[in-house]
Amino acid sequence: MVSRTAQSVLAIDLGAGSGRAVIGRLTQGGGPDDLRLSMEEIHRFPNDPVRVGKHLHWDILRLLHEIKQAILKAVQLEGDRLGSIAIDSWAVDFGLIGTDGQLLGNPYHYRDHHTDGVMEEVCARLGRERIFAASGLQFLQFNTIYQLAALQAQQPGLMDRADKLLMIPDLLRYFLTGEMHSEYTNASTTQLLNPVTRTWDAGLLSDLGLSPSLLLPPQASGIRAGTLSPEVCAELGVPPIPVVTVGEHDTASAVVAVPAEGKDFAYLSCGTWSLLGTELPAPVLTEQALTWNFTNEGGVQGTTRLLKNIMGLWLVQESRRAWEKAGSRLSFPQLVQAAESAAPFVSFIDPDDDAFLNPGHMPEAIQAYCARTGQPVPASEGEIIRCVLESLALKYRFVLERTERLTGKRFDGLHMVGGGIQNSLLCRFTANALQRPVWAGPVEGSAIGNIVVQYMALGVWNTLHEARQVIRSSFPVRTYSPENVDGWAEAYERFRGIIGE
Ligand SMILES: C[C@H](O)[C@H](O)[C@@H](O)C(=O)CO
Repeated sequence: MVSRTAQSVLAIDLGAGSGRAVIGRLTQGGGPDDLRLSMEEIHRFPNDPVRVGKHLHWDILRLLHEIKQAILKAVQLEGDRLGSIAIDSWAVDFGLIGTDGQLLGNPYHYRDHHTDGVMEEVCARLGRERIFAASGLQFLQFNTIYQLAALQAQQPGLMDRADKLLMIPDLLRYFLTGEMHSEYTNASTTQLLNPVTRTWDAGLLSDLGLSPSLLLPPQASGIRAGTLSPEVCAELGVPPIPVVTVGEHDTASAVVAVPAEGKDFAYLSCGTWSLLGTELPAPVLTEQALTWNFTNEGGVQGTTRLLKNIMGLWLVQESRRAWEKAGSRLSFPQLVQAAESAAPFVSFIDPDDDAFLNPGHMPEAIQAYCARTGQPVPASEGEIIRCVLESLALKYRFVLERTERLTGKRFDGLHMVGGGIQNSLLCRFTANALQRPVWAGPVEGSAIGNIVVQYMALGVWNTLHEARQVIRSSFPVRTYSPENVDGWAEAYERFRGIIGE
């Protein structure tokens, strides 16, 4: 029998652009309680959505194939040391399962336009106050609730045949184990789950005409949710490794990995999306939280993630994709370099303007925003990326200050985790805009949070506090201190004027 700390775990972390498989291991440091966490990426793969006619879908079977390749590699590397497997991914999207246990079609991508106008219709019917009181969630058109309402209206036959709804990690885990379970943190992103009772809101479901039997009871993270099925074991030639639930909403796992010391801290999970907020023992369901469109997503160990979605590096990713189509070959680091040498504080955008959710051509959408707000229109790649990064940093300040007003707390600085922290210009701009220190690290936030909760399920740690101590001593954190304070303070006033706040 391999001891708990000698076991390794396999974390599958699926982002909107790519997926990675990471082995987590524990090593004994100097003292008896001095554990060190290490991780090794063993498989990385693209997560390319597929357009079918007018609609955008996830290639879910391709993701399953890649996960199986990762399991093969992990077993080859770790043998019987491999104690468990767990999956985390982006939120809100799901697959529908028929009464025969089969998937009823490829999941929609949350940026697909089938939800255009649906949120407004549902809110007019049920009322934002009612929905917020029952769910505590921010209003975003791609929330699961509006995707289901869209399917009810556009594909009633499909909804009639749907027996169970499984969020992306639940669905992939079902394919691996044959067991259906619904994990809590991701369930909390549907806008159908009550953050106080932590169960599906029966009143909301009935008002929406959704059968409660469509949804499985939400289960906590850190529990065993099956083992690899006999079919998968036979196909891959591997043993029936346990599959456990973790913070399956990748942002929930990223928050686990924030190396904070105290209980009061502010975080920014930075990737395709930027999620900025704090960790609380209970949701904030005030009228102000509703007015400012904050969200109370479920966290690991019964915590609440009070946060706000900010459009994030999607603005840079989509700009680069547009320029690449036009033949430009600038890499992300080259784009950041060009932004660094562009003139400062020329024009700003509200990163969360609807125009940026899924425009055909992001640079043109940014230029159009600047033109319609009467600002100089950025022309070069460097000018456009600088406008984006400065605007993101200023929006981070705006959301951090509102988080403080909603909670009555004051944060000394901001923890930044996730792939986006490799953009050191963004980290610097953020410290400058906040006029407070930024502590950047770890990069692989979601994967580390996934690994940590697997070890908690193995009994290595009981509390997030204990686990975060080991994260702090295992992964580097870079501190960015504020510079050029005056320029940014004036920029912030202009920015607020432009976003109308
Ligand atoms: C829709 C986004 O995926 C979601 O709001 C965000 O929290 C996320 O999951 C980022 O990966």
